[in-house]
Amino acid sequence: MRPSFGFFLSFKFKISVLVIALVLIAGIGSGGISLLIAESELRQVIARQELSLLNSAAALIDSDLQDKRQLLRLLAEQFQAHQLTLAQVQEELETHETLREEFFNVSAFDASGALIASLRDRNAKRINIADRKYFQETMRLREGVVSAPFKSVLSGRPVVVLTQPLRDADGRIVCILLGAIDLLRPSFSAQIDSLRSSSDGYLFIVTDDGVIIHHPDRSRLLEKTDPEPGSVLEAALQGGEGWQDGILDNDVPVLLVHKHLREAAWNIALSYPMESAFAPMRSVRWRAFLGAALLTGLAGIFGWGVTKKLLRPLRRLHDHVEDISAGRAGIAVFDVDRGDEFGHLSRAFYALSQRREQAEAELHRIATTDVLTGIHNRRMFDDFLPKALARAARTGQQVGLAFLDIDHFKDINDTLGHAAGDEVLVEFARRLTAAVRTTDTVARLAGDEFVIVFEQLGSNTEIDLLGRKILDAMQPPFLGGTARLTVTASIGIALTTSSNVTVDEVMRAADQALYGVKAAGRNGFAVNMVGAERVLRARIKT
Ligand SMILES: Nc1nc2c(ncn2[C@@H]2O[C@H](COP(=O)(O)OP(=O)(O)OP(=O)(O)O)[C@@H](O)[C@H]2O)c(=O)[nH]1
Repeated sequence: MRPSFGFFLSFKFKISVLVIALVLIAGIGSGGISLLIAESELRQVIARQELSLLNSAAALIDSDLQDKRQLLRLLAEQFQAHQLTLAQVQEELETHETLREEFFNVSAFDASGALIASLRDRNAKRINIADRKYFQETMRLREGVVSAPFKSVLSGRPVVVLTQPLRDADGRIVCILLGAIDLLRPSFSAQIDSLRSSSDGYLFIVTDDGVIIHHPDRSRLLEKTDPEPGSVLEAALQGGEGWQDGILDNDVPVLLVHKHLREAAWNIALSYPMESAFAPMRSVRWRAFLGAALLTGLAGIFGWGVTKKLLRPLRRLHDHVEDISAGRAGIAVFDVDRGDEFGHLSRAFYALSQRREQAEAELHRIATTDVLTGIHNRRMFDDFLPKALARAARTGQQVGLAFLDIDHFKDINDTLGHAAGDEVLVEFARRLTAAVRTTDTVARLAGDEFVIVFEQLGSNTEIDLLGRKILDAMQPPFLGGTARLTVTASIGIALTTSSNVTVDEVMRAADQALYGVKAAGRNGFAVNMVGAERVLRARIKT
């Protein structure tokens, strides 16, 4: 028994799988591309949103630094206008309350870098900052600068200082004012932190040199970062504004948005974890997956239904083949009027079946025809007689079987040769066929032995007429080579109407009758009723 894989091997199953696969590929493909586009769009939207936030923060800090520098400038101008001596600077600083609000401390140093005044502590340690870069830069440029972040010697806190030179009437720098910003509590801290409303991500400020000025983790202030080449931090330190995807802090993938400040060599940056940025995409992805699964299921059902419908003609074709095999239908059922492939296939089957039927008919004809005479042969007779008897039994009509044997045929062969004998046999068959009705069946059994099956006989006398007619037909001379021959035949006829009679009984009766004619001197016929003890009639031609 074949294993029952039929369902999986079926065309319907394969087509359905194909439809599902195509829908799945199309779904995943278009869904995947859509998601990629959506992710890219979302990244742009988030980045732009965060950048606008940074712009606000940068504007705040720039404005704060500008205000502070302006304040120092005004102070310096005021000192110059009042032509204050260095000894008066401490007193004068202490009169300006706004300085305490704007700066963590304001101090003054003479042209040699020595401390001459400190707003927070007038008794502060007398330090000298001549070797500090911001001091030297201010002296060189003769204008205020923003220092690199450093740890203050006076306060011990991380600070950034703004400088402002103070000139005498001759334009010589006599003093430098320093406004310190406490990086632990910068004035802009509260403002920019409030801008960062979301709990995800954080803002930080880093100098162009990579030193952290502002960071939610205060312990990282003044830390010198060392960005790897190509990293997001390196991109942020290169100035300008923009955004990059990359890794920051403990291998966390982030979207880093950054902007350079106008008032200082600082970069403000916002680190936004990708995980949070694409949280909405996760639910979209899940829904897209569910949608694709649903679509695939529906496509499978649809594919199955459509394939089943499309293959219905093939099913019908299969049924036709089975019907024809079982004899329930003829090959004409293949001759359908369809213009599609199934129609072509069915008509091709029809043409093939027609050719096969013709070939079979030809084979049957060859198998049932006597090669020499062209009439039926023994095979045909053996097949035909039982059927004729069965038909007669059904209809109740009389059936007759005649055995014919040419008289002394051996002599013809012996005297004129086998070929002449053949000529006689062919002519004998021709005359025999012409003498009987088309409903009667003539066959050659072997040698010079012939049979006739008479069906639908009207009366007993009709068979007498037929017997005479056959003998008369042989009357004209035959040609055997060049010789003209007189050929006679002996005919034994069996008659029956009984439905119980067997083929053997009929043959025996015909044979008996023939034997009787031969015994009576040949060239005649005898009729024998099947089952009768003796031959009924014998007519010898004279
Ligand atoms: N020419 C020819 N002769 C055949 C063929 N088949 C058989 N024969 C010969 O036909 C002859 C038949 O002779 P029989 O019927 O036995 O004898 P007969 O001479 O007819 O004598 P009776 O039948 O008693 O009158 C034999 O000599 C066979 O060799 C054939 O196809 N062609």
